[in-house]
Amino acid sequence: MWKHTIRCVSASFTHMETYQGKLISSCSEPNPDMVQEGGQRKKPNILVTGTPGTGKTTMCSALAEAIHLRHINIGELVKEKNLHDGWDDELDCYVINEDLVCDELEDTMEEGGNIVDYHGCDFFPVRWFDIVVVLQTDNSVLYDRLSKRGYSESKLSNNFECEIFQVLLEEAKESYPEERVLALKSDTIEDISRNVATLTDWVRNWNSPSSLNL
Ligand SMILES: Nc1ncnc2c1ncn2[C@@H]1O[C@H](COP(=O)(O)OP(=O)(O)O)[C@@H](O)[C@H]1O
Repeated sequence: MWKHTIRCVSASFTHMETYQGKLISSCSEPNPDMVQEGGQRKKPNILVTGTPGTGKTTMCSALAEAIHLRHINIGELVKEKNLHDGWDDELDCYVINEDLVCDELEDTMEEGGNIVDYHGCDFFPVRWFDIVVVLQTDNSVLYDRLSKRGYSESKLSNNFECEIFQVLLEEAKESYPEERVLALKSDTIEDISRNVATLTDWVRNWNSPSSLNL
C-alpha cells in the first residue's frame, strides 16, 4: 500500500506555474559546460524526497536559486510530458510510469547540476545521485499543511501515516548507500533557511574528501 501510494503523483502542487517554464527549458537544453571530459559530472545531482507536504518543492526552489542548479519537480514533469499510466481514482493521483521518467531524465542527470524533487526514491538509478535528502516534518505541523491542500480523508491519512512510519527515510536508506542519505527537519521557515545553507555548503565542497561529513 505504501509503495503504491507514494508512486502516485499528487494532483495538487502549489508551485506548478512557477516551475513549469524552468522545467521544460532545463530538460531540453543540455549544457556542454556542465559535463567533464570522460562524462564525469562537473556538478552534483541532489535528490530531495519526503512525504508530500514536508516542503520539498519550497526548499528545492530556494536551493536552486541560491546555487544555480536546475530544479526538476518530478510531479510536474510527469504531468507535462504524460509520463504516467492514467489517473487512479481511489488514490486521487496519476500513476507514474517509472521507466518513462527515467528515460526522460537520463541525459539531463548525466550532465549533473540537478535537484530532483519527488516523494519517492527507489526507482531512480543509484548512480544518478550524489546525496539523497529526506525532509521530515513533525506530525502536527504536517497535518495542518496537508489539510490545507483539500486532500480526501484517505489520502490525508495515507500521507500522514507515511510520515509517522518514516517510509521515505527507510526507502532512501534501503535504496542508496547510507552515507549518502541525509535526513533534515522541515518544520519552520528557519529550517528551510538552515537546510538551504547546509546544502549550499555541501555543493560548494562537493568532490572534496569531506563532502559528506555534514
Ligand atoms: N519548513 C517549512 N516551514 C514552514 N512552511 C513550510 C515549510 N516547508 C513547506 N512549507 C509550506 O508547506 C506547504 C507544502 O510545501 P511544499 O514545498 O509544497 O511541500 P512538498 O513539495 O513536500 O509537497 C507550502 O504551503 C509551504 O509553503
